[in-house]
Amino acid sequence: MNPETFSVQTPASQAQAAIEIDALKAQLRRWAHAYYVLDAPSVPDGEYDRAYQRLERLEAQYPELATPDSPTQRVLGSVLPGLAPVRHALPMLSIRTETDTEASGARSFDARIRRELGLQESDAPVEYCAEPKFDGLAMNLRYEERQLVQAATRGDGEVGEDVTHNVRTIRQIPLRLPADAPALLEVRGEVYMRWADFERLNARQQDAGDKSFVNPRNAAAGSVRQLDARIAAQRPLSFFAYGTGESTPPEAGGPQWTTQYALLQQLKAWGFPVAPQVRVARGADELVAFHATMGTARAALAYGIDGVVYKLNSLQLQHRLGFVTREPRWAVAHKYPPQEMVTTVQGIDVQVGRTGKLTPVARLAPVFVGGATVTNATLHNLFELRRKRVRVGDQVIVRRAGDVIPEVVGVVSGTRAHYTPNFHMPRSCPVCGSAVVREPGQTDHRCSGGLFCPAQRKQALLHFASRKAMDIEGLGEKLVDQLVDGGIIQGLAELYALGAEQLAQLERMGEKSAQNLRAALDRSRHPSLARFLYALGIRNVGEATAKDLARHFGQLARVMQADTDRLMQVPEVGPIVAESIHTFFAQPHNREVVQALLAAGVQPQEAEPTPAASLALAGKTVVLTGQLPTLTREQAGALLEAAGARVAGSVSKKTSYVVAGEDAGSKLVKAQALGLTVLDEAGLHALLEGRL
Ligand SMILES: NC(=O)c1ccc[n+]([C@@H]2O[C@H](COP(=O)([O-])OP(=O)(O)OC[C@H]3O[C@@H](n4cnc5c(N)ncnc54)[C@H](O)[C@@H]3O)[C@@H](O)[C@H]2O)c1
Ligand SMILES: [Zn+2]
Repeated sequence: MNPETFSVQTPASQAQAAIEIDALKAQLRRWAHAYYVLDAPSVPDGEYDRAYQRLERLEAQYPELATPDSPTQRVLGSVLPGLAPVRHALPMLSIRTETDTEASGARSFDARIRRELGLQESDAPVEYCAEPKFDGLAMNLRYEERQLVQAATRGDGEVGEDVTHNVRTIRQIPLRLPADAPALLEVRGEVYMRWADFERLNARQQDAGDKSFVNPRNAAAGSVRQLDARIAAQRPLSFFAYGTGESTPPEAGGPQWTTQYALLQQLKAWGFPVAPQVRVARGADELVAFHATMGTARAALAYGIDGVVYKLNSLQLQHRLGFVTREPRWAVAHKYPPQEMVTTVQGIDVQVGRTGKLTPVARLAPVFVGGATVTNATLHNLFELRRKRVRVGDQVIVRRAGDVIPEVVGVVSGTRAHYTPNFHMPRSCPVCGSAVVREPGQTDHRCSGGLFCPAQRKQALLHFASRKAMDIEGLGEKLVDQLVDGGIIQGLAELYALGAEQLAQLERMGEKSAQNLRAALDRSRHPSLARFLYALGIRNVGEATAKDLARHFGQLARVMQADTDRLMQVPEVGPIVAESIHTFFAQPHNREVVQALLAAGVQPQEAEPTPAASLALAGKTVVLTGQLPTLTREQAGALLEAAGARVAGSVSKKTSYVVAGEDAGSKLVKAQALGLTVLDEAGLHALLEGRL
């Protein structure tokens, strides 16, 4: 489907119009079926709306071609086989969408209402109830004798689906009403899914190998229309009330409210969630302001809204205006520019992030979406790309919502005109040429060029300088930016060649701080081997592993030469960690950086290897928690490590001992629950001296 197909040009003849109308109707019916019945839209809403409006325009131009079965004349949707049909006591209608997206939408609505009410220019502004337009699905909740007896979807407006079994599981929907509610009441509102719930659900679906949903509306509709209530009960659904259907008439003691706003406040009092943004707006200006305010607030909302709805506030005047075929005359929906659009993938590029992750990015034919022109959209990783089946030349749906980076949601199916080869991740980093690796079980591809790769340079420098690594005080983010962006240094080793004068010329660096940094650099020249290994930023090598490696091998050269088998002899080093250490040192670039550091005078303190097995606490894992009477946490840890123990941060079944001091918290509780041996400081000394 080419997005330009439904252009504004006028067909040359009535015959041509008839052909286009037929094509549009068929297309809209197909899309509506996928959307309403299968809960799996095949195109973004913007695309559907454009075709719909084109059809409306053609039918207005050639009224003789308009038929009652046209999608413009009826509410689309039908009953899913397996769900019981429900005939609505009062039809559930659609709402007319104002096509002008700018402020004029509100003004033309206000002008029409004033005209239809026969108001003069001198008459007071009309009062409206302005509400967010929630992006979910409409629900009719029927209460008899204040008990929820039935919940039904809109369906075709006349006949909906009975989904009571599922709606009962939505906690936000009251199952019974307070005593002051009328004997008969139908509440109408929107069942929707919050963004966070939607993302969690999709992650769960993916883990279970089930299909994920395109958007929260779909996920909500698909969940509500489950045949099995147990599935719906696991789906986190929410609800906002926005109106009523049939109810006990006022003369029989039914509700007496006079405005839409009062009606909503009453529903709220009876326990229904009502959107906090609902406002009374007087005249077109206040509608325009509401539209603008909500447009700004929209990005930060926990749930999706696709526009706002303006309703005549007076229920009596609403009644006077009544309905046209499928829409009330007294309400209009004013949408926001679509956050999803269709465009073409012109290429797939690979970007390398600060941490070495390779991200495939779709290069797009420019498209205006979510209020900006988008030319690139992320495909996240190779697995996402494959799951979405994106290839160069495809028509894809692009989403840009708020400040979130634009992403490719999926391919518009059936648009691939000819064969295009599948995308493959490059074998070497497009920035530095180092090998690209992916760890087993991981989705991300990474550049293994660590220290060498310009894309990772800043991150590598910051990590190198950090407190637990080389501890170079004063080398922070701002400075690293200047050093790298200014082309002053390219690698780690060049840090040590920086003169104090050179440093003093940098922005926001006085002579004093330049000297301090210079001194910090000099101080860092004799790190422990463990710190040095950790500072290299080898993937999967944290502080603890660095210490294990240092203790086991004693010398840097031995670590660099070790193959994966040798590496796996280090306690706690498994195949994945061994592989990433080996790959790191197998890259000539990385070896060069290490050599350059040594040449620049950095000398890790080396020792004879002490194979852990020969030490008293070899193979033991100890967790420290709370405040010991005399030893600090660091001192206790150092003593334990010197005796061959591994000091871990969290308690598990594998923990050998827990050393607990004053104010020990959850770790102690967990240790006791697991039945582990808990020691105090005296117990720690006993352990170290082999008296335990
Ligand atoms: N992508 C597709 O293939 C596809 C296909 C069919 C329809 N659609 C989309 O569906 C929509 C048209 O469907 P429609 O006829 O159901 O109309 P609609 O969804 O635009 O408007 C009517 C609905 O708005 C909802 N609503 C939300 N907040 C409301 C409020 N405060 N007060 C009253 N109602 C509120 C109700 O559920 C009501 O049924 C369009 O947005 C269209 O893009 C998309
Ligand atoms: Zn690289």
